[in-house]
Amino acid sequence: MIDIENLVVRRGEESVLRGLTAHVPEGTTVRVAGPNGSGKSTLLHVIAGLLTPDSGRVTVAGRPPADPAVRAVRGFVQEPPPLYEHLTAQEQLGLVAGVWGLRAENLRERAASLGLDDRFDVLVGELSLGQRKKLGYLCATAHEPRLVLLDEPFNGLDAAAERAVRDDLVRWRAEGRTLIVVSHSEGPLTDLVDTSLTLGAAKSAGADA
Ligand SMILES: Nc1ncnc2c1ncn2[C@@H]1O[C@H](COP(=O)(O)OP(=O)(O)OP(=O)(O)O)[C@@H](O)[C@H]1O
Repeated sequence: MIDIENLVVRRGEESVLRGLTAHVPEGTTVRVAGPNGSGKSTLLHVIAGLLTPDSGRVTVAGRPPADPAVRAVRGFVQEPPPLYEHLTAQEQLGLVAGVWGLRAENLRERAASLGLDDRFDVLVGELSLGQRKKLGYLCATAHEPRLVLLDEPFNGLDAAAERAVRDDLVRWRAEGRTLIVVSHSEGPLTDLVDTSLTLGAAKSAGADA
């Protein structure tokens, strides 16, 4: 599903990823770990096609990550979630449903399991951090993609929402979807992870690779 060869990414003065090579077969759940600043989010941004590497080769389902055909098979749960502040939660979900040709009502059940269904008429800009997180998660995964990238999906969630997200991951994994999860904490991922990818600390320019 994902092939990474000699991936190099520099950000500012820092060399963040230095020749990373990895192969993620379809249906695998990978936990990405490593210290703060080691490039976990950077790696997800590259796989999501939002950041162009300095060198190396990355393909998703055999295509470059930014290829429009890859968009439909991939969902990216970002931290912080990109949302329209001036829309209500329902309008934001409606936009996403429109993009993927989904019925917004079908997302209500998942919203309820996250405890978000009573916040539908509230402006995104007036949601709490945890509520925004839930809405961002729903938007990013509404189309139930074959590849789900998740950046710290459990941070800031209450216990019920954490269970709901974990239940999704269990189901998606059983369905053979590929999950790449950045998580400092192993706890919520117990029994879910097939393999771990641990990144090292970033180095300033000029340091050894
Ligand atoms: N937009 C940016 N511009 C410049 N440098 C950046 C940018 N985003 C991240 N970086 C730098 O890249 C390095 C890796 O950041 P990244 O967010 O990928 O790390 P991380 O492993 O996800 O960290 P954390 O565990 O704190 O979330 C950091 O040193 C950071 O300062």
